[in-house]
Amino acid sequence: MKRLIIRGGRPLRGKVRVSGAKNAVLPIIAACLLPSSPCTLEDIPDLADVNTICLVLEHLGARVKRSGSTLVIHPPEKPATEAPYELVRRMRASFLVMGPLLARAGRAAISLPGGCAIGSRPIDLHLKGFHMLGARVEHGYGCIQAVTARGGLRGNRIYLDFPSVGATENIIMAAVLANGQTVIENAAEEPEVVDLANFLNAMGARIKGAGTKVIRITGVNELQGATHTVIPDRIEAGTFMVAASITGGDILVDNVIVDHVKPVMAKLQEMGIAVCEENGGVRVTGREEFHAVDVKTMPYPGFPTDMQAQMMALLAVARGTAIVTETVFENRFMHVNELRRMGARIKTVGRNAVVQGPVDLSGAPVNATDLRAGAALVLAGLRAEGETEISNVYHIERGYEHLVEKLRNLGVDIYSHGDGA
Ligand SMILES: CC(=O)N[C@H]1[C@@H](OP(=O)(O)OP(=O)(O)OC[C@H]2O[C@@H](n3ccc(=O)[nH]c3=O)[C@H](O)[C@@H]2O)O[C@H](CO)[C@@H](O)[C@@H]1O
Ligand SMILES: C=C(OP(=O)(O)O)C(=O)O
Repeated sequence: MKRLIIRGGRPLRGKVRVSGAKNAVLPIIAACLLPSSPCTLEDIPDLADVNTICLVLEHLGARVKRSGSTLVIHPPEKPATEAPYELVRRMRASFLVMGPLLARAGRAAISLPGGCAIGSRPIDLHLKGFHMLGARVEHGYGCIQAVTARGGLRGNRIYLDFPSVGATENIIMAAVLANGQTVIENAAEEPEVVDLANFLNAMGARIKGAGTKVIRITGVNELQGATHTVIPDRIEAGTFMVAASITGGDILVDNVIVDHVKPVMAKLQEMGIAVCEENGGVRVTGREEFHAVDVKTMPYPGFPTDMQAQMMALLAVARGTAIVTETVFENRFMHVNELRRMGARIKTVGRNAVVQGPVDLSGAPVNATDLRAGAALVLAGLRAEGETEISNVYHIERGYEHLVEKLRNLGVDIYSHGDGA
């Protein structure tokens, strides 16, 4: 099994370029089922999750060609309409093909994604949306089947009980070819939703209000392929910002939309770490000492749940007591036990974690239970005295492109077990 070995204690120095955003790319690739001509996508990261969604599209009849960081996707003339468990189980975001398939083919049968290490993650809001657009949705044999009435989907007003990112994206993709107007209220405002809407609009869709709580979609008859460059990954950017902070380093995180990382920037600044905009990026200059702050995860523009684990690694070495509250997922503290094995003093009570710092972290064999938990362990390993050995690296590879190379370029002593380095 592949492992990451880190010998900690070196401050990071230099410049790192952030890759295209995983969470923007996945719905955007699913949206390539919608037009009648090919799409070209730029700055596509080389990640396990991207490969999985491409396999799903190929299974549905699309042709996908990668050359470097460019993907060209030829949509199928008549898409297949079933996505099997074998592909959906690898990655929950595979469910994002349901909206496009309903819009384009009038039916879809997708395996239920199931829960994962961070929570049960139901899809009821996606299904409520499809139902409100006039689809008949049935559940049986581990699969969701949805069929539109004759004449296709009809626009409607849909209120989401929670601003779910995936449900907002899936409903937008279903609604772009529907008859009439759809209004999504209490929609997710995440930048990845905006990027998807921009791509769809470039294909000829009529979407207004993406990035706000109310999104209005006027259905059109047909979409044409378009070229689109995905936004930079704000979570990867945030992770590198914490990497500089936790090692007392000094790095320029390049290719960042500063607005997207404001929630993380603000927390680091509040802790006493120097963070400023510089040449289209963000410079982070760590301090020997910084103090604890409370963190509460919230939908955008609140503090992102996808940065909670990384922030907890940093808080473990900050002076004082911090309370971290996870409001988005019900079970996103799997990293706590592993961070404790490295010396962190953290207690959890329900959705709160109390972190008492500062401690001297020490290297240990630890297990990446999920993507961001794995990132938190990498960060702790950068700071820890001695060697940290992280197993189940495939979780980390779902979301961080060329992580080992990028960290090495910043001066980290890191290698992937078995890569001969
Ligand atoms: C591929 C991708 O973009 N993943 C991101 C996306 O996941 P994802 O789109 O799955 O996250 P959601 O915003 O849908 O989930 C947020 C909360 O809503 C709940 N919920 C969601 C849908 C539903 O039908 N019913 C329901 O109850 C979930 O269980 C969770 O507690 O947004 C999350 C929240 O920012 C991020 O952590 C993930 O990295
Ligand atoms: C939770 C994440 O991704 P996913 O929704 O694909 O599981 C993440 O990117 O942190």
